[in-house]
Amino acid sequence: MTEHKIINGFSKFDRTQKIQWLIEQFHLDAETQAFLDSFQLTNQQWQAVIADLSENQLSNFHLPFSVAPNFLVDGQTQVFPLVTEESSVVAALAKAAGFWAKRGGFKSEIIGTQKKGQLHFSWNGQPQKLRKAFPEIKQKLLKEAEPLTQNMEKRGGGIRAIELKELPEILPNYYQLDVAFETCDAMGANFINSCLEQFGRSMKDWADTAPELLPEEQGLEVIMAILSNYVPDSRVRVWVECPVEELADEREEAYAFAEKFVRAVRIAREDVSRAVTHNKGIFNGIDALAMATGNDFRAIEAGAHAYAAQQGQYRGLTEAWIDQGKFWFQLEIPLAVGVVGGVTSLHPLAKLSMQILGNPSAKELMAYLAVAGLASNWSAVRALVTTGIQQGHMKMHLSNILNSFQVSDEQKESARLYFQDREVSFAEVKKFLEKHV
Ligand SMILES: CC(C)(COP(=O)([O-])OP(=O)([O-])OC[C@H]1O[C@@H](n2cnc3c(N)ncnc32)[C@H](O)[C@@H]1OP(=O)([O-])[O-])[C@@H](O)C(=O)NCCC(=O)NCCSC(=O)C[C@@](C)(O)CC(=O)[O-]
Ligand SMILES: NC(=O)C1=CN([C@@H]2O[C@H](COP(=O)(O)OP(=O)(O)OC[C@H]3O[C@@H](n4cnc5c(N)ncnc54)[C@H](O)[C@@H]3O)[C@@H](O)[C@H]2O)C=CC1
Repeated sequence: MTEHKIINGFSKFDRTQKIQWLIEQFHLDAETQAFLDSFQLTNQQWQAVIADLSENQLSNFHLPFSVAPNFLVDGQTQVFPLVTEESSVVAALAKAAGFWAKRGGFKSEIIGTQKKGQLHFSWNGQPQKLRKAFPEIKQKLLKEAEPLTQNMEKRGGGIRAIELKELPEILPNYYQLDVAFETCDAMGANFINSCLEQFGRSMKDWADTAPELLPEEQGLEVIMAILSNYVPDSRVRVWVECPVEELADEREEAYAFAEKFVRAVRIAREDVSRAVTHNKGIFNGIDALAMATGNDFRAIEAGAHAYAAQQGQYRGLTEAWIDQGKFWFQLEIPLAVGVVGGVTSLHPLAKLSMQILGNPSAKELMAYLAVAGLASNWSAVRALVTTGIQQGHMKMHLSNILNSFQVSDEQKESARLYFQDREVSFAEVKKFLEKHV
């Protein structure tokens, strides 16, 4: 391992100084500066926007910006913009979209859009005094947060409920304000956090000045004020359905496939090891669309994984069943996403993604994200219960393997032809290239 010195004030260096420091510390090639420069955008305006998204920026880390056409969602055709580093994800989404567009497409239902945040605090007083005063405190909280909430209220959002929770079983003198928010077209993190921090100030003020409190009960410690990424009340359900016969050319084959698919989904509901991989396949689609639209995929993942474990066992998030000759496949998932704010309208490609999606509302984007999750899960499970995952995945992965060797376009093309009907593996590609180069 390379030993390097602890450095103070690194953040104050300019970009060139940071790169020079890195080159010295890791004995990197002198060309590293030029290498990093080559990934910077030539458009200065866009480069400045990208650089400012994060800190200590040295260069840009590129991922493909792709699209999958033919998504029919609630009767409207959509093209999904996607950003992913994994081969076969986009192909899987495109294949699922085309398949279901011929069978009625994807349907969606928004179950709720409420988000939550918490003020965590300690107060050393008689709980019944706080309980008794709480209706009045609530009015104070709402009034003092008014400068923050008035614009959101004009949009139809704001604070929906404030609940006081006494939780001595977690910590002595520990309380929470559990707050429900409506944040309209924003994911809402900043709005929620600002309201909660104001609530913290208002609660402290109450504890410092309430006449009913004894001197030893005065004062209150705010532990933290933050939104929760667990958003079960901001939830969407999406599904596909069709007569079982339409799943394959032959009736018998269609039933055999549908039943096997249902069994595979059932295994993911019941078995944790399988559930995690199954849900990873769902997030192949969701994360790719979330990234393309500049949404916070860590927030989405954290919330949905917690939801997958809400019954005390981590489960697969999709369900499939056959009922009276019809095949059903659905995903119900919590999502807190935005079409304004954050990076959504800042990143030039996220802006383009929104345009491609027809500038959706946050509710529409919730549906699209869930559709992307259901679609990627459909293709993955379909491949698993039929050909196996390697056939399609490795077919798409062939380019990556070829790119890891120094081969010409001509050699790549002949490799593609050769492997069209052969199993792809790193060893086989290497063998082919050794023979044909
Ligand atoms: C990979 C396919 C789609 C091939 O499937 P195929 O039948 O060989 O594809 P095809 O060449 O016959 O083309 C059919 C359609 O697929 C799409 N398609 C096909 N190729 C491309 C391409 N190059 N670029 C863009 N789109 C493509 C496209 O829509 C195309 O229609 P067209 O555009 O020609 O009208 C299929 O085998 C598949 O869906 N496999 C599943 C792939 C997958 O899920 N990959 C994710 C990585 S594995 C993983 O992370 C998750 C997992 C599997 O562990 C989760 C789990 O366990 O549940
Ligand atoms: N735990 C978490 O998930 C945390 C996430 N974040 C980050 O916060 C960002 C998202 O926060 P936001 O508050 O959504 O972004 P934001 O603060 O950039 O934009 C939202 C604001 O836009 C305004 N707005 C304009 N038109 C609106 C409309 N039609 N509907 C709603 N609001 C409208 C409102 O003032 C609203 O508060 C993401 O980048 C996320 O990564 C930040 C802290 C914690």
